[in-house]
Amino acid sequence: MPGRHPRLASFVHAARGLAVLLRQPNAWLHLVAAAIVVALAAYLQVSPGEWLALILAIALVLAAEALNTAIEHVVDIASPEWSALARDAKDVAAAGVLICAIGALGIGLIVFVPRLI
Ligand SMILES: Nc1ncnc2c1ncn2[C@@H]1O[C@H](COP(=O)(O)OP(=O)(O)OP(=O)(O)O)[C@@H](O)[C@H]1O
Repeated sequence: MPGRHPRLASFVHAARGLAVLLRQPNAWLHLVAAAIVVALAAYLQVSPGEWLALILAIALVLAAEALNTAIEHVVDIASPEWSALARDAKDVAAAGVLICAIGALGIGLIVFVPRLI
């Protein structure tokens, strides 16, 4: 970007990427889930270690969703026609989000279930 400091430009591009990500319905689903987790953790006054685990889980899922979205876009550019490799690339990227979401669910259960029963 001409006339702009390269470091600042990187942040501006990343912020635009965030806006693109927020156009994905799945990203909103993850954000709503994250907001519920943060509200519940604050209400239940979880420990600093538990906050650490919850924040890492939330960041991991959102980052996985961002990479999944980027891979979908790249695959659509590289292979607009049907291709077994394109299908595998998208499905494996989606599996990455699923793995992170299952891990986050496990963390949520470990932190919250003992407090709620
Ligand atoms: N070019 C392609 N060739 C073969 N299969 C494809 C191709 N594009 C998509 N698919 C298959 O269709 C599925 C859905 O693809 P699509 O591009 O609609 O992403 P999506 O899963 O709907 O993305 P999201 O729901 O996260 O926005 C993929 O997971 C893949 O299995």
